[in-house]
Amino acid sequence: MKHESEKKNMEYLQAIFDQSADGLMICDAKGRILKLNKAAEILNGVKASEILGKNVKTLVKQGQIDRSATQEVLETKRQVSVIQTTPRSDYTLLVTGTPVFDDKNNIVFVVVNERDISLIESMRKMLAIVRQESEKIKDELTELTLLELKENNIVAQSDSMKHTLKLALKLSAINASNILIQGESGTGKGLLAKFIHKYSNRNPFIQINCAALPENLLEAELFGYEKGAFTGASEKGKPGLFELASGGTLFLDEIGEMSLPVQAKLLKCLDDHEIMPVGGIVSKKIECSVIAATNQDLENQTLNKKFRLDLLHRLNTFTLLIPPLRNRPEDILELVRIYLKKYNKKYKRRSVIGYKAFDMLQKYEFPGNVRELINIIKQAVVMCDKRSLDDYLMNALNKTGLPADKARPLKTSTRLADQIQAVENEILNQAAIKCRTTREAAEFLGISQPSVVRKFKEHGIRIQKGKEYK
Ligand SMILES: Nc1ncnc2c1ncn2[C@@H]1O[C@H](COP(=O)(O)OP(=O)(O)OP(=O)(O)O)[C@@H](O)[C@H]1O
Repeated sequence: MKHESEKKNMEYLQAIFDQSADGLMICDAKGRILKLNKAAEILNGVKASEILGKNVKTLVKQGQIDRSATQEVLETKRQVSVIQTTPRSDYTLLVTGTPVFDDKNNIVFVVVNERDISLIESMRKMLAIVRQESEKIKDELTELTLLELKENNIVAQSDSMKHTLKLALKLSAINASNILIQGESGTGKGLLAKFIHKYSNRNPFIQINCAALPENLLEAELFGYEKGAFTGASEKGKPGLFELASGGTLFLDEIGEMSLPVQAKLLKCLDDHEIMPVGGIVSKKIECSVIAATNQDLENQTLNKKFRLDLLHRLNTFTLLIPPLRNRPEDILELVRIYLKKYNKKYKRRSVIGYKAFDMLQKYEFPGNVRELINIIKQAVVMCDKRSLDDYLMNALNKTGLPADKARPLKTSTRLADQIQAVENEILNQAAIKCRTTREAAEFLGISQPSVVRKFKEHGIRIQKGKEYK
């Protein structure tokens, strides 16, 4: 009876061995192949008669398999799994070798099972290719958008500007809020804010220059007011820009100029996502992305107690830096090209710029950055009678240009800050004499009008021809 059941068990084991879809193989302690099933023959592309009794080392040497799990089991005395390719059958196999020990802990057999993972492997390779392709498409998309920038006349030839624009695109894609754009005056902060907004697919874009309004008016503009909130307020009250920007972007330009009380109110609004109109008692929910820009060192401003540190931390969840134009001369040629084309078209001229003037432009410091470059080109196109703008430009740059290597030394103090202050004072005075309005002065100096107002205030200078500046 016992004999009968043993016989049955042997039959079962034989059936498992023969019919297993996995390849099965048994090797002895020297690595010689003692037995293999049909699936192993198919998977390895061999006949049992060809390899029975052969050592796995020999098979590796003859190139019939690229590596042997059995060999590694015998070396390490533990279970080993390897990925093995079989040149004869072109399968990729997951091969697991398991040692069988005797009482004295010596290996007597190695049981090997082999599973075809060619499909998984080819899917894995396919996935890697698809991933690579999608990365490429993503990159191409970014490049495409950068090309689109060209169509929109946004210049980004330099790596630093490309990097900034790529980051900006990423922020647009995730509809990020609380973005702080830092850069000197005229570097393109306003342009970048509009760019981020454009690709975020949200609307509207509302912009305010925090330097252009006195404290009370700025507060009323930003948060709105209820009827009769103050003398002169409209009968019906007025919605604030935060409310008007709902669903879109509110761009707070020159944020560094905001007074401390308005900063406190702004902080609360960003924290609570709601606003309290001036003279109001009920707050209103707001939902808009906020982009702020500054040409000031806000960290420094916090040390001087002119800017709240908590507001800075709230605003600069993401920071984008636009480098000054003098640090990215690669952009100058393209900027000159597009603005020369623009003003030639506008003023029906056919002006050209040669390499000498261009060379000089490339060496120029551009304290007013891109805005100054635009003004230089515009002035030259309008004022120069000759077709070639070279002489005019070289003359103009020599006279007022102060290229980096030709900055005028000052006589009095040797402190750099004093010297800069004195040069600034001299230039501002020239503008105050020549221009009738701060707008004109902004054009003349190649900086924004609010910057002119601020700088005139700092230096105690007044427009002399007109009566605009108080
Ligand atoms: N990369 C650029 N490509 C083309 N034009 C540019 C670029 N950067 C700036 N400009 C142009 O330069 C001018 C000044 O840009 P913008 O007003 O955005 O500067 P800003 O940094 O916001 O200045 P401010 O700090 O004085 O407000 C604009 O006419 C703008 O279109």
